[in-house]
Amino acid sequence: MTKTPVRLPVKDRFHLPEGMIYLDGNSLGPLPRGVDEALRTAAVDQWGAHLIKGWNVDGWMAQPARVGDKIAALIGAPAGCVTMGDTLSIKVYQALAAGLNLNPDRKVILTDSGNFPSDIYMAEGLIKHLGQGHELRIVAPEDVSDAMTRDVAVAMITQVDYRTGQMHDMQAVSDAGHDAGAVMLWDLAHSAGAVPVNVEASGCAFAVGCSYKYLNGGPGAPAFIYVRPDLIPKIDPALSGWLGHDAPFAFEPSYRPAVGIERMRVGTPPVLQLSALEKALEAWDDVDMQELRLASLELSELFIAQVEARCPDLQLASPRNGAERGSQVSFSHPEGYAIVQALIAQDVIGDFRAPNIMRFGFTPLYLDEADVIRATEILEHVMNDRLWDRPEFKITRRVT
Ligand SMILES: Cc1ncc(COP(=O)(O)O)c(C=O)c1O
Ligand SMILES: Nc1c(O)cccc1C(=O)C[C@H](N)C(=O)O
Repeated sequence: MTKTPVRLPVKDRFHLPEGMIYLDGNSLGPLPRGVDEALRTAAVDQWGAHLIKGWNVDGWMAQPARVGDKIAALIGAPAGCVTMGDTLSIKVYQALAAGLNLNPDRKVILTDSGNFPSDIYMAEGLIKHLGQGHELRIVAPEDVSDAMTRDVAVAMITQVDYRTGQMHDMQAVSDAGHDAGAVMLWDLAHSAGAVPVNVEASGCAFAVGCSYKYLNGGPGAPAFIYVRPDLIPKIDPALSGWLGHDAPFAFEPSYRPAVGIERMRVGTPPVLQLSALEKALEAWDDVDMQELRLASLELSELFIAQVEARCPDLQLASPRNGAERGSQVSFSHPEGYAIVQALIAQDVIGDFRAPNIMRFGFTPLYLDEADVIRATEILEHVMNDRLWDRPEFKITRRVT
């Protein structure tokens, strides 16, 4: 049943600390209302009351498929092609290994220099482990389509650059990859819940992503993996854990992959995290992704105009053209770290990425124009009064 699209924002669906302007939903989304109760139910009423019976009576074993279908709806995938579990780094490894198997005569993994380091590290680790002479070829983001040569086995592309917010045209890059015979693997960490995505139309073989950013699943929420339906039976999983087995509870002596997308599961699902995520995803039930995108562009453009008018020392580090940007805006400044710390001290939460990038995420579910204007007024104050120029803001021992 399709619901009438809701008008954005829907701030009342989230716990947002009073007075805080949260521009970091591109790294960790806020707590959706009802998730605390869902966690309590999963812990007390299910785990506490049912113990081991929960796997059956509370549907824990089917959670990865159930939640996977909800995410499928947000990324343009058919039901039954997405499963949940592990971290995104693990899902990148699985998809990459499977992609190389689908293109055994080729030795190149193509990616770009804007990719998130963990994706690159996982590729390096896989290449070393395989020991078959694969090459990791890293090109500039703008050269990705031209770099789709006929030796590329897998093109592993993160759609939205975590630093600059630069967004690849998924369809155009996928078409270039497919024309060259490459297997396409998309990392949607900064796309899912941020921009409209249509993995099915792109024809890509694999898509992976995390659920703790725009999808608001909470810290440590599990990753998702999509495999194109016709390819699922051909995948020979590199991480052949028991819950990817066709009959896990037959405890057979040897691995046989499950028939469907379950073969991309590895081990025990993170039930509490999935319970939180399942509830969190309800916030999306009546959200139209095209409207979300329009709202995101409006907020982002307002932010850019206001910052450029108020803070001439800050340089836009994101594409100016909205069509080439995800749902974040970055500015650069040599003192970017200290400026972000000074902003955080004023309850405007952005973040910093080395060497000089200040990132701000725009999440139309819980941000409006007044938040954007207020954030830029505070940023202007931080810049004009050099609030950042304090020893406590210069300490660079940090975890995020
Ligand atoms: C594009 C991208 N890939 C991979 C990761 C790593 O994800 P995880 O820590 O869940 O393995 C992240 C974020 O941390 C990311 O933004
Ligand atoms: N996953 C994270 C974590 O466990 C701790 C701190 C930050 C993160 C992040 O998500 C980083 C993020 N991928 C980024 O775009 O920088």
